[in-house]
Amino acid sequence: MFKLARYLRYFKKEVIIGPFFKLLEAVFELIVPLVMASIIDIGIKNKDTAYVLQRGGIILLLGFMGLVFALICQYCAARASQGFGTMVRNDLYAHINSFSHAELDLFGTDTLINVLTNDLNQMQLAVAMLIRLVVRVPFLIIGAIVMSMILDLKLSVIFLIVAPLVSAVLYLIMKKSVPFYKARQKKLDKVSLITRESLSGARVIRAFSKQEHEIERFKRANDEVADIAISVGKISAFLNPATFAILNIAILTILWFGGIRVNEGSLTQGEVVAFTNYITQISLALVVFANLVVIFTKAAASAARINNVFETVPTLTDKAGDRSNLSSEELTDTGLDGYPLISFENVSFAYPGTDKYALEDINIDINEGEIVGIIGGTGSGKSTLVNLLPRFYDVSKGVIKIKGKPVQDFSIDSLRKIFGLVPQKAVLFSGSISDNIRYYKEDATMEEIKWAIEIAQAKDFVERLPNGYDTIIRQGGKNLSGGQRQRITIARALVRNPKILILDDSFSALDYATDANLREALKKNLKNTTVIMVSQRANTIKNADKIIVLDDGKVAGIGKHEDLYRSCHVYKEICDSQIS
Ligand SMILES: Nc1ncnc2c1ncn2[C@@H]1O[C@H](COP(=O)(O)OP(=O)(O)OP(=O)(O)O)[C@@H](O)[C@H]1O
Repeated sequence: MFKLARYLRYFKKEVIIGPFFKLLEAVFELIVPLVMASIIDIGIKNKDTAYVLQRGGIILLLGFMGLVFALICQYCAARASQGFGTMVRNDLYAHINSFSHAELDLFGTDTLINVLTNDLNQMQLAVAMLIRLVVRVPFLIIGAIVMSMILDLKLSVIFLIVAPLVSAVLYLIMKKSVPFYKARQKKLDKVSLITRESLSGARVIRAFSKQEHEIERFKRANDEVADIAISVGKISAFLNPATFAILNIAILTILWFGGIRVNEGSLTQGEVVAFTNYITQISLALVVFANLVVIFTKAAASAARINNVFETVPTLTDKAGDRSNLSSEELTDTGLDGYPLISFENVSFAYPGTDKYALEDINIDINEGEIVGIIGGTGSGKSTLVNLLPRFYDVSKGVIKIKGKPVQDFSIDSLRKIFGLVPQKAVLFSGSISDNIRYYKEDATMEEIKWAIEIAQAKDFVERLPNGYDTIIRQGGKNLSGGQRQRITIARALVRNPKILILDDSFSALDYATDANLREALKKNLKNTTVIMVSQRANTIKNADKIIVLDDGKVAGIGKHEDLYRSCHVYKEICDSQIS
């Protein structure tokens, strides 16, 4: 929590002024019982209406000024807490964006969303409370005790019994309830996960008629959160009755002993009333204090989660200086002669947190301008292989080189500029079709966009849309078909005329004729581009200059279709299974 406190330095004014005014308000609150006492002891006793009205006016004035001071504090608290939240959220978001796939896998999307929303909201609340109540509450408790000691030292002994008693009740309740708050956060993550899964997979759920199952799954997770909340509620429910029981007994005691002291003449009636006011103030302040403990306990759990994200250092280090302003041609001009464009040298890779290699001992050379097909069964490591090229992950063993230079020696931005990547899952962003194509080249002209769209075989359908290139893409492309989405993602990767184009199973939603036309157009228009095509379909990669066959993370064969069909049984099996 303290690490995040450094953000408060931007709100020094609010952090000082806010509590100061709240303190003034508390001072006024402490004066009110004394004025009340004087009204009873002087005004009422002497039937002096003018005195009562004058003192009543003072109470009103104190109340009004207290209100103004409270509002100033509230304003400071709102400014500081919202500003704090915005700053931390921006930095956290930027930090998450520096994560490689390994860190994203480690946390999971739901945890990251919860950290950015729930946890940050919790912290914002804690900052607001820090300004509004952290100084006020102890001041009010101590102030009320001191004031009553000044009034009557002997009677104030009651406070010395009541305060520890209420504190003990609070401590016991807190001790029991705090662990539940931490557990609740974890359960909330689960609810978020299920919510996201069920909403994004709504079509699949309906297709399999699994609504009941999903409702049940959600209900179970939700019930778990509710159970925790109820358990905490049951414990916290003791708080108010217990405190008020102690408070009322204390008031009775004050009235009892206060009465005796009044009869003795060592205390006035007004002072007894002031006493009861002070004890009420102390008890209420202690209840607020208990709530503060709850808020700060939750905030501490949230701060730990936020700090955990902040402290996670991206595993991908960017050693080289950024040269992404250069063209990909210049970037790949490493000055080293005789090297293939891409080489995998004894590469093995295991996903973080797993001990099984997803790729093992891979040795591949890819030359400039080649069209390379990668084929293999599901889970054989095809996507993993292409994901290592732009350094979404770093290899566990061996090295990947671009023109003889290890990929780690490029800055990440420069390296990724060399590639045009079409991921397996067609992800589009909200905005128009042109906006989506410009995602990879902000200054792309309409001609370049049309060029990319035409090669991607998307021209016909885009131009037939009522708003053409300005058609708005909704919710990641829900208003487009799977094949249309895929073609837009292909156009997005093409718009920059990349040096190396990676198509990760990007034709899977295309019909055979479009698949063939697209390959033909790529060959005709991207003469200098090296194309790496991952596919499950033998037909798609059959005419490639080089086919790499993967089997369970290992290279089962490299060569042309005819040779592989003869020599590689894995490849033959794939081809035969698709013919039959
Ligand atoms: N993020 C990940 N974390 C852990 N293991 C992973 C991750 N992604 C993939 N794997 C594992 O790595 C292996 C290779 O997966 P990969 O996605 O590369 O296969 P693929 O050949 O592309 O499969 P498909 O054709 O089904 O897309 C699989 O066993 C998979 O379970």
